[in-house]
Amino acid sequence: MTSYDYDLFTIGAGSGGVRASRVSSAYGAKVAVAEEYRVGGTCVIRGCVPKKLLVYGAHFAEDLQDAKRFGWDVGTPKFDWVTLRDNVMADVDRINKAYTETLENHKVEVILDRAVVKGPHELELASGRTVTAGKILVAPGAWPIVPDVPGAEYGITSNEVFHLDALPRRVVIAGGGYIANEFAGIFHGFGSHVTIVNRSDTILRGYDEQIRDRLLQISMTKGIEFRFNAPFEKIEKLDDGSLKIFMAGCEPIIADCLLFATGRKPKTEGLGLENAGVALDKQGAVIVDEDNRSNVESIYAVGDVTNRVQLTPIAIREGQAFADSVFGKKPTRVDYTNIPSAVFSTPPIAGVGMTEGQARNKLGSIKVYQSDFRPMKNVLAGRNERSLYKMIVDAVTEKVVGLHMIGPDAPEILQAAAVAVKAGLTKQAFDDTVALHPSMAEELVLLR
Ligand SMILES: Cc1cc2nc3c(=O)[nH]c(=O)nc-3n(C[C@H](O)[C@H](O)[C@H](O)COP(=O)(O)OP(=O)(O)OC[C@H]3O[C@@H](n4cnc5c(N)ncnc54)[C@H](O)[C@@H]3O)c2cc1C
Ligand SMILES: NC(=O)c1ccc[n+]([C@@H]2O[C@H](COP(=O)([O-])OP(=O)(O)OC[C@H]3O[C@@H](n4cnc5c(N)ncnc54)[C@H](O)[C@@H]3O)[C@@H](O)[C@H]2O)c1
Repeated sequence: MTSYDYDLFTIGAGSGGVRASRVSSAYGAKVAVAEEYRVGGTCVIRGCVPKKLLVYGAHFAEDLQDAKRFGWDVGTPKFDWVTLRDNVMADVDRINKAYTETLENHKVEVILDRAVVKGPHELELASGRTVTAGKILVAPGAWPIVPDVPGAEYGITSNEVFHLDALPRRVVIAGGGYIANEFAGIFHGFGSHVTIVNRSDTILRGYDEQIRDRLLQISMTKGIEFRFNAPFEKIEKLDDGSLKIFMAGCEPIIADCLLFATGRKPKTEGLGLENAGVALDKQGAVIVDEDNRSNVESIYAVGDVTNRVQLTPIAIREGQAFADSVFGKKPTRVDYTNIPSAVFSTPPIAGVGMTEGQARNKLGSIKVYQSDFRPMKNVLAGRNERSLYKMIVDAVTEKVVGLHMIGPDAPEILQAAAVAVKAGLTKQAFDDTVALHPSMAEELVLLR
């Protein structure tokens, strides 16, 4: 028997790596995890958590405006970016500490250092120390993609956006996906002028078309500007520090901040995986089988680095499945069907299952039910913003195969409704459920 320093060495203490390390250790494995930045990973440190707190912060803009119609005199509200930024960062520190303590309480050795792979069982830390492990789990996440155009270095990514010294007056956001639409709502709420620049004419590819269109229409009504089919040509820095952004097909835009939200690629560059012969795909993702195992027997990978579904709950499930299967003697595979997801735009979008288009292509015969309504709070507030809920039903089995919504609290409502879709319930099961009145969610059981 070869003896190794550790049974498991995990690269990356993010959503997937933390779960896998903690659970493997609980099963009795000797585990170490290397983290080159901060324990918690993207979601906790510079993703889901601080982003959602900024969304809450920005929402006060509309709430304070609407409050007047509900009888409140709130004077002239003033927003202070530095206060919110520092409070959010303090909360991130708190969670970072809690994650570290959880790992240590589970006897996982936390090594704050960069690790690279040297062979199927060998790694090297930036400090120069070499370690060996029976199994290596690659969980380094993904990294923002920045388009290769002159002056791109003047832009920032989601890595930097949480730390801005001051609130920019004019923001250009490149991309039309999750991060672009979420930060458009955030900056607009804080009072910045926002322009989204996208190279195609579609935002949020993969979401239901009508729901995306509704977000676009609401965002434009709010004053967020869009430039479509506008690939970047160059970015220049002007004498006053502002940026002049040149795109094909439209006039240049002057802005104080350019945020690239143009996708994320697996973080495998310089990771040394070639030293062990680990196969990567064209995007640099580790190719794994259903059990998260690479082509090298001792090397596994979970989370964004595998480029399957870039969401935290999926990375966590993959980490758990790895630990259960490899150290817990409980072979487990992640079920990738009916994954609910949300865009924390203003208002938010949430969806589960097939979109109308996908269902038509796959099933042929479908029924679509929808409710297009103005939430009662918006009516009294005089806010002309309508919600849209769509239910996609298989016409043969009557099962609900998709639910898609845009409107206040859509992610909160959808999480509960996703249980019904996952369980394969029919439209009749929704109809049989008594409405909870008055709520927005009741629209789901009143669809005719
Ligand atoms: C702005 C933003 C908002 C997001 N919002 C949401 C959301 O609302 N909901 C959602 O579900 N998902 C969201 N995501 C996606 C989510 O953050 C990721 O899917 C998730 O964090 C992936 O987990 P992971 O374990 O694969 O990697 P990560 O959480 O990225 O963790 C990887 C860790 O590995 C470390 N690392 C990398 N290389 C090395 C090395 N060589 N040595 C040591 N350490 C290394 C990194 O520093 C990092 O801490 C968001 C992402 C971003 C960028
Ligand atoms: N709420 C959430 O769950 C959430 C929030 C943020 C991020 N995430 C995860 O992080 C991932 C990365 O987010 P993202 O918004 O960066 O990626 P994304 O894949 O959602 O969107 C990328 C966008 O950038 C556009 N684009 C690509 N190259 C471009 C270029 N050169 N110029 C202009 N536009 C360009 C694409 O057309 C697309 O609209 C997401 O795929 C998602 O899985 C999830």
